[in-house]
Formats: sequence, structure tokens, C-alpha cells
Amino acid sequence: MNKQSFSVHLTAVKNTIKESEIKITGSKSESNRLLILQALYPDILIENLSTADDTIDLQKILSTKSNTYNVGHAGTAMRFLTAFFASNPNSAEVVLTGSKRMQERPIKILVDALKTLGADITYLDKDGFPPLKIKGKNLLKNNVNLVANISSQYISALMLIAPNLPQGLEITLEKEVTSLPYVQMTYALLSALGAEVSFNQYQISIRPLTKIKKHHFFVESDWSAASYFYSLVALTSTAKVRLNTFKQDSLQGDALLQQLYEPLGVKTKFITKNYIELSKTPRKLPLYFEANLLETPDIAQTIVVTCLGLGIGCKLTGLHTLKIKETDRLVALKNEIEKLGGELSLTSSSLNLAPCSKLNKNIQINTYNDHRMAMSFAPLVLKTPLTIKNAEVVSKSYPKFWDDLEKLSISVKKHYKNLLLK
Ligand SMILES: O=C(O)C1=C[C@@H](OP(=O)(O)O)[C@@H](O)[C@H](O)C1
Ligand SMILES: C=C(OP(=O)(O)O)C(=O)O
Repeated sequence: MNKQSFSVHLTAVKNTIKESEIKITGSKSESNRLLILQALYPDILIENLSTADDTIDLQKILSTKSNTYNVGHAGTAMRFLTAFFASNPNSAEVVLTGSKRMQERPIKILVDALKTLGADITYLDKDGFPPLKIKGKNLLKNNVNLVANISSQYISALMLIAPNLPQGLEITLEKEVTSLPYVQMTYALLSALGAEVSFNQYQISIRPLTKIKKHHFFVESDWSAASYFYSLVALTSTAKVRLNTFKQDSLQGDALLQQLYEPLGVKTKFITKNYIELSKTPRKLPLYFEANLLETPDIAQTIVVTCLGLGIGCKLTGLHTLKIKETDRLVALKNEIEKLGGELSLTSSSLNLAPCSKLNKNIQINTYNDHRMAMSFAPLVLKTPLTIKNAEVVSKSYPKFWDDLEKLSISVKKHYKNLLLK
């Protein structure tokens, strides 16, 4: 996990990228769900698994025997493994921990729910936060209430273990469900596997499953990763980028990019069953772009930075989960946008960007251990040269990001401490 740190200096011909084709890695959300399901039902075969650190680390943990496991920055791995270890009566006592930031990301709602079902979990440091000590048990109770407005990952974590529980599971959700498409993704994967599952607004019911129906799963590529190419195309004057492997009936909420970026001048076309082509359409931009991203929180940074580059205003709501992600993303955005000359005002669940006609030059962007801070600011290179610090953070979800950017004829110069390598 100790990667060598580097910054990247980005330059490009103004408003221009080369027409190109990019193979985006598998969805980390689909991959991480399928890895947990595969650990429960070993006959599952997975194709196009994500190469994200979050997925590779989860895969290693699931295939290694140890007393202590470290998930690094991976929220899904932390939440899914807590439920997995707690419900596995054959698992020895384990300690589950993560990065310094992971130890500040709340997990109490999930731990309380698992304890209600009979789990044996203790906090090793601060109450409500990792690290956790978990002793695996047979969870015999089969109904639980869960607060649903903080992180959908708690819901998915319980759903993933449910078909393997002796009595299945009934979950009653309280408060408005946040990041709903991720719960629907979990539901869809369980149904495809053959589980008897129902999901009616606040009630989820999953029956025990012994014999799976579907064995072979192909992971669609990651729409959140595709968002950076939407931003690049929006910031060019004319461009075409082809991305694969995507599906028209995606399980990923971030496929909404196709509609969200239309008013920002990006057209999406499925040119074959699995290839999309993004192209720039000449159109009058709105003065203000507005959207509620309650269901698609991971693309908030991409969108606000696109609007900054386009010189238009932006009002995004539904962002209350951003402050408990890899960093407080609202504060991080404000700091970096203001360095560039933009003006961003925040509430605890929304942001408002004022139209900005000119960006400051040669700014160094801090990334706060957040892959999405690095990747969302990179497209601004089409407007002004800039440096992204600690650029290695992208490997959390998209290790080849900087290589793929070079395919578009963007110059990416890596600076390792005192060494200039490329
Ligand atoms: O279940 C998942 O795969 C995810 C759910 C979302 O988290 P929240 O439900 O905490 O918003 C999302 O932000 C994260 O990147 C991946
Ligand atoms: C929030 C994210 O991931 P996680 O919560 O799984 O760490 C993300 O990838 O943007």
C-alpha cells in the first residue's frame, strides 16, 4: 500500500484532444459485490474484474488467512467485510482496519444492525469507527431496522450476506435512502444469482439461497471512471472519444452521465453493443447547471469542475454524503476551486459555483488522498496548464488513468520527489 508519491504536470493544446479509444476498467462497485458473493458461493466466475486498488485489496483479503486485515481507503471493502466476517461462523477472530481516513469514516449503523442479528463486534479505538475486532458467528435472527440516509453501503453489506444466513433477512429501512442505485445494483446481482429477493421502498426481504442459478458474471466497465472523459469532451471544441465496455441496461447509477452531460455539450452514442462514443455537440450552454446528485454522489466533483472549465455556474444538491467519503469533498473542492480563481459556496449538502471567466495559471492542486480530486481536476488542462499533487491516488479506482490521458495527446510529466522520470 506504500506507493511512491509523485505529482503530474499537465499540458495540452488548448481545447484539443486526439480522437481515441479507451478501455475502462471494470466497475469497482460491481466487482466488490461479486467478490463477496464469490467468497460465499465459490462457483461464481467473474470476467472484467476491476483493477482498482479497492478491488485488488479486497480480493487479496478474501484469499489470505490472517488475524489482521487492512482495507486501506476502500469504503465498500470495509463495510462489506465487516458483515462478511461477522456472519461467518468458521472465521477466527479478526481485526479489520483501514487507513487513517477510514478510521474517521462511520460504521456504527452497520455494526449495531449486525449486533442486533447476534454478531460479536468490538471497537478497538473510537466508538463507531474502525478498527473493529470481529468474532464470526451464526447469525440466527432474521430481521433488523437500518437507518438508510448515511451510506447505502451499510444496506448493501447486509444484503450481500443475507442469502447465506440460515434464515435469510428482512431489512426495514428508516429515513430516505441515499445513493439508491447502489442498493438496486446489489438487488439486481442477488436476483441474477438466483436469490429470492424483494425490495419495496423501505422493505427488503431476502430468502436463504443454497444453489445458485447464474455462474458467469461479466462486469461492465466503470461509469464513474468514464465521467472524466465526459468532462474532457465537454471542455474541447470538437472531439470524439470511444469508451468500452458498457451496456445500455447498466446496473450503475452513474450511467446517468449520458443525460447529465447533454446540456454541457456531450452526446453519447452506443456505436456497437458495448462501445460508446462521446462527441462534442455545438450548443448554447446554460448560464447555470443544476442537478440533484443524491443518487450519483461520485460524479459531483467531475461535474462542478467541468462547469468551472466551461465558465458557467453550477448548483448541485443532494451532497450530504460527500463529507464522509475519502476526504471532506465539499471542503476540498472549495479550497482547490478558489485557488484557480473560482468562487464556491457550500452548505452541508449542496454547493454553488459562480460563473468564472478566467482561470489562474499553473496552479498546484492538492488531492487529499482522494482519487476523485485528482481525476476531476485533470480535464482543466484543456483550459490552463496545471499540476496535480500526489497523483498516485488515482489507483484507488483507476490505476491507468494517467496513461489513458496521454492517449488523448495530453502531456503528463511525472515528478517523483527530486527525480524527473517522464
Ligand atoms: O456501494 C457502492 O459500491 C458505493 C456506494 C456509494 O457510497 P454511499 O452509499 O456511502 O454514498 C458510492 O459513493 C461509493 O463510491 C460506492
Ligand atoms: C466514495 C468512494 O468509494 P468508497 O466509499 O468505497 O471508499 C468513491 O469511489 O468515490
